[in-house]
Amino acid sequence: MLIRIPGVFDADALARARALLEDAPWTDGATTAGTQALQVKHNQQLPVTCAPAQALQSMVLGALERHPVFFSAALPKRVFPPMFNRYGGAANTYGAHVDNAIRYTPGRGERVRTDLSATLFLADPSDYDGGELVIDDTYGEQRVKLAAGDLVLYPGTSVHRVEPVTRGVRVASFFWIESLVRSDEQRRLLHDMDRFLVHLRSTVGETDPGVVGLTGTYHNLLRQWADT
Ligand SMILES: O=C(O)CCC(=O)C(=O)O
Ligand SMILES: [Fe+2]
Repeated sequence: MLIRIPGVFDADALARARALLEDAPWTDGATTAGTQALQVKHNQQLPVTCAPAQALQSMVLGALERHPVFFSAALPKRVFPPMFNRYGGAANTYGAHVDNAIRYTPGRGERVRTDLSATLFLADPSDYDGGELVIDDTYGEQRVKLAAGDLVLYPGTSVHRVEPVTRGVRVASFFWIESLVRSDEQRRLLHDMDRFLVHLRSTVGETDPGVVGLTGTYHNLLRQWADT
């Protein structure tokens, strides 16, 4: 299941991010691909240790921490340090692949199981043609091209690709999340319940016995399913 999370970056954050990305030392994206993905990966990335990548990484992690919908949808246990990519010119596409199940955080070597994959779109969609993130979902193929600042979360198990960018440049942040709740289906149920509770709180109020009871049920389900 795909979840779109709007407004992870606001206009200020986008302007700062674009300025940092402009002067960044872009390199061949093939350096971090697994064996199969290597055959189809033709994009550029920022080296994780360069100053712009470090500054951008804190911006993305800070924005995620402040975003209640991200928390509710991903139930994050560990977030892989966000990376940054660019498609345009000769390096303009990433063919069909599945992300590695386990990633090791650079420097720390901590293991992150990639339950969820995420792309935070940083370029305005009117500034480039192509570049759709195409995800094989249980409901069929989903083509995703979001407004700058919006994020898509999708199951790490999905085959996905990025269509060739035929005009302009697509820049994005991409990363993975190990969730407290490994099952996509269970995580989805919890997120739906949380969304409906937010709605109920605003209509019937925080102290309504139904709201109190269902909030308890949400936490009790999370207690059953979370692997901390
Ligand atoms: O650029 C994107 O939206 C996705 C990148 C991707 O699939 C990857 O780096 O594994
Ligand atoms: Fe991928």
